Amino acid sequence: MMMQTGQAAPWFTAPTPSVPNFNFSSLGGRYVLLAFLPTEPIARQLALAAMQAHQSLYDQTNLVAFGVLRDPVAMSQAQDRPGLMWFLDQSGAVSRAYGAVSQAGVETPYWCLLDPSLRVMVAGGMDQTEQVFAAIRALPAPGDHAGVPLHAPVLVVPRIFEPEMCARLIEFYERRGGERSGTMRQVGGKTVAVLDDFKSRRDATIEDEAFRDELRARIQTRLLRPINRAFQFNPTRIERYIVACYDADDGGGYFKPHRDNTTSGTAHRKFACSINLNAEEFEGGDLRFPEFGPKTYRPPTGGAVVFSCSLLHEATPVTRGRRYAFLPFFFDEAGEALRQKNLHTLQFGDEPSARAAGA
Ligand SMILES: O=C(O)CCC(=O)C(=O)O
Ligand SMILES: [Fe+2]
Repeated sequence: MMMQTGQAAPWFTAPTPSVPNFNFSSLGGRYVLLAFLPTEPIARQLALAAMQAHQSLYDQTNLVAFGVLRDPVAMSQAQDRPGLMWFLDQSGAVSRAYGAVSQAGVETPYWCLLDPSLRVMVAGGMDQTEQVFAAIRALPAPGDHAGVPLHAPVLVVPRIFEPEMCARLIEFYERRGGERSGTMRQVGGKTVAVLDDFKSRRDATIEDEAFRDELRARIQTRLLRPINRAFQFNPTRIERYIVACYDADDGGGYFKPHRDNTTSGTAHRKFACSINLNAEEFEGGDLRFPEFGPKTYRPPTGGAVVFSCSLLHEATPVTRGRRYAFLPFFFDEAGEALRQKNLHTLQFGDEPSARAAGA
């Protein structure tokens, strides 16, 4: 049975011809067309022709289209292009999760159009191809898909660190120097830190316990209550005491859209926190939550933005100057039990900086 309007699209990872482990959940922020194609050759050719005829609609920024292929021969001929890619679903797991193949193996080929928060907007069978593409042509900008202005469910709390503490943290970074930090990825059963162009940032880790105590005290007395009020969550543990630096002159500091808890080694993280240390001194370098439109968030100097680690978020490029931020994750005792359980899946490369500050 086809998915229905409003249902959350199941997340999965699957290979495409150009990406061995494509993470579907990172697609938020634009419309996504999934085409569950028929296996019968003539019907499939018709559907493929309809897909290709609308190629100009798949501009990547507003809409990206994926054909879901289960047939190995079709897979071997498929090639990814910008905006039009292919999920190779040899086991049929993705097609089953979306109701395009029943448990008994009966197929229901269909077009499944997802909104920028990855929920079903339009679902239509192959006999409704024209109507589906007419609906796609009439779509508003991704940020307007709800018909009303959207706000990300994030909490902004000013006055966590006083100006002197912000200056001390920047000075600490300048004295220590930062090391390039990586991104945590799941590769098979392991969580590994990867250094690539997904992120351009340097981090310095605060090891000194007395310094950590000072930072923790401020978070405890000034930030925990607002978090509890907004999210009914009581953090008891902090991961990462780092000062991060995004530098316009060093790779154009940025962090592309990601979620913070999608690997076994990071699944325990509940809330992420960004405390800006010099908000007046750089351009760009805002937080953005693509599933909730183009609006950006910029905590004031010493202030925090707190958000669920499950939300897709990005740090936009710093275009002038350097952005310094203190970036902890919060979790609780249940999270600690999960962290202990999954610890054996964490695998660090030889890169010490990735070890210090993977996100
Ligand atoms: O730069 C920020 O404020 C967010 C950083 C981030 O998303 C991360 O370290 O996971
Ligand atoms: Fe993050």
